Amino acid sequence: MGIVMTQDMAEKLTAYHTLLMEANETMNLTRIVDEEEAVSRQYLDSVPAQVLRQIPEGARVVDVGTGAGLPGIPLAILRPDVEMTLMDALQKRVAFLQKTAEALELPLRVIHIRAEDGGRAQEHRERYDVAVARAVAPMAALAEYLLPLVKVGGKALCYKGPKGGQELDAAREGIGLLGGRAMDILPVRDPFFERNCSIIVLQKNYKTPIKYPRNSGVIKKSPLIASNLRISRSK
Ligand SMILES: C[S@@+](CC[C@H](N)C(=O)[O-])C[C@H]1O[C@@H](n2cnc3c(N)ncnc32)[C@H](O)[C@@H]1O
Repeated sequence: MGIVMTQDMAEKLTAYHTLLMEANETMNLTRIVDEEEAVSRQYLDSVPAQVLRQIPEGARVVDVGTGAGLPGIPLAILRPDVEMTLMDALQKRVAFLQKTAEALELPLRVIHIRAEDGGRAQEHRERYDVAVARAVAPMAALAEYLLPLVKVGGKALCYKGPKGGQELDAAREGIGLLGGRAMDILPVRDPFFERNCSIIVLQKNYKTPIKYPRNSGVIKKSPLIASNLRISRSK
């Protein structure tokens, strides 16, 4: 899907930047305050064509660990056809996002919840066509946060840095246990740091077994990576 940036979209992105910088004076939402750096490292990085193409028309999308609204707010601005939900574990960020959504007249939902609690809640489990996350967790933990939220036939788009492929290799088996499969590693260029990053696309092929997601402490302490799975099988 090709996107034409309309004047309304450009104005909304500018207004988002202004609101973020204002709130940041009291709230510590982002370390990136230079406008040019924010546009390149935050806003454009949130909406690469590789991601926009992966999101079907009218999809229900959830941005997990959205923080100050990335990538969810730029995505919602550039893709007004999608039904966007933003989730974050931190209440102060959620309050900022709710005000921002109202000010920009973006019809999105903002929810204060941990991803793993959302993944167990009937209203969120297997309810989304696409889950996205940027800078939230290593691949295995991220898969356990995202895949339970995705419908069978849907996908998770994981924004990853230069080591995405390595993280994925360790997490492949765990992704299978969650009902998913790695479909693609889409290369994206980070122009600010001049490095090659990736969007890892996970396809959800089967329902996630009810025992996943596990609780937060277990996901962090014992992520579904190959070495941990070998240990648990040998016990
Ligand atoms: C480093 S920030 C990244 C924020 C944003 N995605 C970005 O790219 O700038 C990580 C965010 O994920 C949230 N987070 C971490 N673990 C989470 C979880 N299990 N459920 C929901 N939010 C989580 C944190 O509260 C924080 O806002």
